[in-house]
Amino acid sequence: MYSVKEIFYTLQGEGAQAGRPSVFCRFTGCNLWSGREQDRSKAVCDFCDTDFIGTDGQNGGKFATAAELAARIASFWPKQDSQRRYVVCTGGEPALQLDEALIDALHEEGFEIAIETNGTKPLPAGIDWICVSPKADAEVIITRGHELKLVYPQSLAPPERFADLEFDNFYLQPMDGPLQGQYTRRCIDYCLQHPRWQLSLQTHKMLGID
Ligand SMILES: C[S@@+](CC[C@H](N)C(=O)[O-])C[C@H]1O[C@@H](n2cnc3c(N)ncnc32)[C@H](O)[C@@H]1O
Ligand SMILES: Nc1nc2[nH]cc(C(=O)O)c2c(=O)[nH]1
Ligand code: SF4
Ligand SMILES: [Mg+2]
Repeated sequence: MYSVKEIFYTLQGEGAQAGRPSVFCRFTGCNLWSGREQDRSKAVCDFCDTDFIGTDGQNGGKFATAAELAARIASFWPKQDSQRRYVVCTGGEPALQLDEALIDALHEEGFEIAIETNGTKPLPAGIDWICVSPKADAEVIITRGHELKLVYPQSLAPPERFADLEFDNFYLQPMDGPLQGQYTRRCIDYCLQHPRWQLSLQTHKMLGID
């Protein structure tokens, strides 16, 4: 059984694949925050910008089998152009639910599969694009992948802590919130001084799309 908050078709807003048409599958639940505002201040991850509680979002629900969920995800891809099918598994923490059965079913439907993960849980084999976003107070066990996208700044998670991990791309993403303008400036300065790092902006928020 898979528990899904919402499924929607949009452009990937962040990181190396920004601008790419993608079906987003947002799984319910996270291991680093309950998702309830009253728990935020004592959560391991306290800056989350996402509602991932329950199955009541757009096209959310419970899916009994991998094939059923993969077929629902595929139904959002445009019928007139079946090329370059791409699904982003996110949440909440998708590693709590994404398993090999769903990987296989999504591949059967012709999708390249991406994940947005906090990197604290093991991943099933076969994911095509792994984006790890470390959180200061949580040990990262996924130490290789395609993209490391660090929300910045986190005082206990300086970029230097991650720069030697085995990722193909390193991004800083300004923490959204009241100080975002100031944090964006700090990201720019850090990237300019440490050019292994690139800037990731949350372009979907600027564009007003999902
Ligand atoms: C909501 S998370 C879900 C996936 C996974 N739990 C994770 O943290 O990577 C999706 C992405 O949004 C980022 N994010 C969450 N809150 C943010 C904020 N306030 N500002 C900028 N990025 C944020 C996360 O770090 C992650 O890269
Ligand atoms: N357009 C868009 N791009 C995204 N990239 C990562 C997202 C996420 O919440 O995981 C996200 C999202 O929610 N929307
Ligand atoms: S780990 Fe990801 S989903 Fe969980 S609270 Fe943090 S940003 Fe949100
Ligand atoms: Mg988001």
